[in-house]
Amino acid sequence: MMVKKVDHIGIAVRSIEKALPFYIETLNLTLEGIEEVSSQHVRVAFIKVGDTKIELLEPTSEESSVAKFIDKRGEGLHHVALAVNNIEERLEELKNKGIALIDEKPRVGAAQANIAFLHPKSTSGVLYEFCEKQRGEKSD
Ligand SMILES: C[C@@H](C(=O)O)C(=O)SCCNC(=O)CCNC(=O)[C@H](O)C(C)(C)COP(=O)(O)OP(=O)(O)OC[C@H]1O[C@@H](n2cnc3c(N)ncnc32)[C@H](O)[C@@H]1OP(=O)(O)O
Ligand SMILES: [Co+2]
Repeated sequence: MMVKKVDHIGIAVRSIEKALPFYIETLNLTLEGIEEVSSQHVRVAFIKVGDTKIELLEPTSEESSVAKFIDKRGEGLHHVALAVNNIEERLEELKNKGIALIDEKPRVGAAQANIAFLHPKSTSGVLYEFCEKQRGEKSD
């Protein structure tokens, strides 16, 4: 099992526009880009922090798991994304070790990365995302 780094930390927000000034103006961090990921019903903003990122997640519909999260728990820390290679093999390994997977097969996430989530009931309450960048894209 090879986890390379924390790719990003996901934070659920009601509004990217309202949340961004803290990161950009107050902390002086750099916005890498904003993108809609329709398969997950979210709009995301990536902010560079050293060699990892913060991902602000704004729900785009009530179907979004982020909308449900905010309704139940309010805004805040939502998931930790770990960068891996060969994501399908990593998921198979985890499954064989008895970890509950939300996604048995990877789906397409931001920047066309392959992503899959592990169920928080198997990880002491943390929602983990595995993500594998498209070949050729730099991993920071
Ligand atoms: C764009 C992309 C990218 O980076 O490229 C993304 O990140 S997309 C990021 C947004 N997409 C996702 O999160 C997709 C994966 N997430 C999901 O499928 C869902 O949110 C689940 C994690 C399965 C939860 O959905 P479910 O309908 O079961 O909600 P629920 O409220 O009944 O929660 C079931 C149990 O999980 C816990 N739970 C729910 N959300 C949690 C979270 N973010 N962190 C830790 N625990 C969480 C609840 O407290 C509850 O625990 P108890 O049972 O103990 O009360
Ligand atoms: Co994410």
